[in-house]
Amino acid sequence: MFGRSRPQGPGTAAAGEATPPAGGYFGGQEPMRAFDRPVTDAAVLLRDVHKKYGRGSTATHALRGVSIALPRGSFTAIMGPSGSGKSTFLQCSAGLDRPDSGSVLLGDTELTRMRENKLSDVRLSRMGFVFQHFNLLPALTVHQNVELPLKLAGKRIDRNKTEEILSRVGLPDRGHRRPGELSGGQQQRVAIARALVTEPDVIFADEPTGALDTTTASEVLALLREAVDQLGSTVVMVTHEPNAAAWADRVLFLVDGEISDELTLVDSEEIASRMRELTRTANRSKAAAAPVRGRA
Ligand SMILES: Nc1ncnc2c1ncn2[C@@H]1O[C@H](COP(=O)(O)OP(=O)(O)OP(=O)(O)O)[C@@H](O)[C@H]1O
Repeated sequence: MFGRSRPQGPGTAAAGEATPPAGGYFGGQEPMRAFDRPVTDAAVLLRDVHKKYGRGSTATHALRGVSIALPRGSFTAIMGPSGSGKSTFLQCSAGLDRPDSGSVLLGDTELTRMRENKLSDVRLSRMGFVFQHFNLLPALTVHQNVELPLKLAGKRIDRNKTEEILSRVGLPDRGHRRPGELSGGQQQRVAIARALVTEPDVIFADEPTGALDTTTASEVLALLREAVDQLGSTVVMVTHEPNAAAWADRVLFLVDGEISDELTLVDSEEIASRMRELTRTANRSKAAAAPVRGRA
């Protein structure tokens, strides 16, 4: 781990649940909170981003004019009902998909009009990725998986540094193993080590705990939290789970391609309750908009 274990405190969740204490992290010694920082300090900035799939009457508006600044050194969770645009938000933010209009900046770097090969370099050297199903290469050792982004970016590989990162994520002496010899939680730790190895500007995590049990999920979320608090990383995480979102500084709620709400430093019960409200409202709007069948 990063030298400190997950802070204990008067959290509202049951023991073992992936929820931080209500009183804040590390005994209230955290640095200036992400949402207090000026917008100019954004690690990721989206300006009026629109993304549509398909054409004409069958087109789906996945993002409808999203504008948001994600500050450096912050942990943001993206939530919303199924189909609300969460994955599209993550993909456009990470330059994996291109918006139809609007702009996406990584720090001062405009991604929207960048050529694909340059974009690929930026992703390799300045972004880290953590996925639900780990996405490790089974034929490579843990060392090789962690070092892969450096190798692909043509950067120098320092085995001592790889070992140091593996120790930080709680996996010392596992570097010679293959992913198939590790548990799901251990594989996700390797994926986090791989995401950290380039010291990226932003780590994008897509349902990083979706395939893990509650306790293991909690350990993985603690690692992401510690990366933010102790290494100054910026984490953007899509999740369906209020317990996971409660580890973030800020939770953004997407509904029908728009950011409809946000909460800061809240517990999982408040997040779950806001999600229920938003889902009810979204379902009512859909029902009202649907054509009435079977009536003359
Ligand atoms: N490649 C695509 N082609 C057509 N429609 C798409 C494509 N990708 C996403 N969509 C549509 O865009 C909308 C937003 O999708 P997106 O996957 O971003 O939502 P989501 O909130 O991540 O959903 P979920 O929680 O179910 O994963 C959905 O209506 C989806 O069907």
